Amino acid sequence: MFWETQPVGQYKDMENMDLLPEGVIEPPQDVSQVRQEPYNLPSSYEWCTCDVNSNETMKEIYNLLTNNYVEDDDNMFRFDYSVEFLRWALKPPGYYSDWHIGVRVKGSKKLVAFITGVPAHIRVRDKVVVMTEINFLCVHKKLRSKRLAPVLIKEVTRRVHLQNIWQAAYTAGVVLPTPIATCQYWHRSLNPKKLIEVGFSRLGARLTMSRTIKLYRLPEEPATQGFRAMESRDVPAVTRLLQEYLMQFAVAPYFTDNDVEHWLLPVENVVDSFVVENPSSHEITDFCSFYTLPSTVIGNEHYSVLKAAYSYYNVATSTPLLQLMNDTLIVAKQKDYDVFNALDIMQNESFLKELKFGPGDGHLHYYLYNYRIKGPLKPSELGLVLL
Ligand SMILES: CCCCCCCCCCCCCC(=O)CSCCNC(=O)CCNC(=O)[C@H](O)C(C)(C)COP(=O)(O)OP(=O)(O)OC[C@H]1O[C@@H](n2cnc3c(N)ncnc32)[C@H](O)[C@@H]1OP(=O)(O)O
Ligand SMILES: CN(C)Cc1n[nH]c2ccc(-c3ccc(F)cc3OCCn3ccnc3)cc12
Repeated sequence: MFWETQPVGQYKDMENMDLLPEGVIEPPQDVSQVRQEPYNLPSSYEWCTCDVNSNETMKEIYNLLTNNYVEDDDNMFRFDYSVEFLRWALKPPGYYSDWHIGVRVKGSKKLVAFITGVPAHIRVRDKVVVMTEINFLCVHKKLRSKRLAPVLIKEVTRRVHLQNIWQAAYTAGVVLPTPIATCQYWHRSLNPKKLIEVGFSRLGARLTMSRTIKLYRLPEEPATQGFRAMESRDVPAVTRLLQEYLMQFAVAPYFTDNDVEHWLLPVENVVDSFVVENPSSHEITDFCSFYTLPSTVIGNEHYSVLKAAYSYYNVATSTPLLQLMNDTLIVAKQKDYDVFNALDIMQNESFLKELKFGPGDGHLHYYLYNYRIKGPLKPSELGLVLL
């Protein structure tokens, strides 16, 4: 079993788990000891480093993912990350282009597999650890179950080690050794008619379509005075607000102004963020944000795409979180999203039911690589959102 060979929490450690200390599992090696040559691929494949600044390469990555990436359990929807979204996700401050790893068929040069890492500062309890966030692991449907994933994982691990980084964070819908937390995702209908048409939702037993539309109707405009889109000038205030807020969670990113500028300034059709500016003091008191991740609707005759917004980071210090999140739903509806998704992490549980979110049909598991924590953590102890 591949994961038994890796420095991650092992099932066999479970009984004396609480005796093992929290922290690094395997001490760092000297970078000069790290394997210099790439891992072996089956003979007809070759490694490539994907240049995310190349439109042609981005189109190849987009096509691989849109046809072969994560589907829901019923294979009705598949994530449809856009090229702009992927560029945003893969080029944060300090990114390494050789952590954008592809596998091509030697002859045709067809891109058939992919895995990425981006650098991040992640605080685990009271320690800030330089990590890589691993994402977009994908093997073409025609090349599944050939043990390509372990090779991709070992290769990205090797390249991360070469930068003297020894820990990672990742999430997955599948259970692997060993989750540090298991979260549930929830959905808030914005366009119930379309959601029922594509089979995402079902008409409630005692509800007609018109009563369902009425149930999810939202006001035309946000209720909060001073609610507006975030701008560059707000970066220092948002960084302070967010850093302070995230301290309450056991695992959370450590965001500098630079990080906030990249991850939270609005990018059209990628990430939207809003602040509440007190009309008299002009103080920034609250913040909310969501990212745009459509899903392909697999095999529906009327619709091909589900437009979904995903709750990102939200901080409420003077507006009630319930009201702030309702304003977020209102803006998402204004921008024609069909559904608004949220995990039960951070303080999200406090608004999910009241704002008419319904539970999703799966879980998202959080993982750390080469770092042990006494756990598992409750979702409300997590302050980290991975794309
Ligand atoms: C210090 C730096 C460290 C950096 C690295 C940190 C670790 C990063 C870890 C990566 C984090 C990614 C995070 C991320 O991207 C977000 S999770 C999304 C993963 N991608 C998808 O689900 C897309 C659709 N599926 C596929 O493309 C394939 O099914 C994949 C590629 C998933 C597996 O390809 P395959 O053709 O179906 O399978 P084989 O090649 O034959 O390999 C089977 C082995 O792969 C293990 N497996 C399966 N799914 C996995 C998953 N999601 N994570 C980790 N491992 C996974 C599984 O346990 C099995 O091992 P075992 O049988 O021995 O148990
Ligand atoms: C996080 N990031 C690593 C992508 C990723 N990988 N695996 C996943 C499994 C679930 C979710 C998820 C996270 C939040 C959410 F509200 C709904 C979700 O999935 C719904 C089911 N689904 C899957 C595809 N289309 C619809 C994301 C992911």
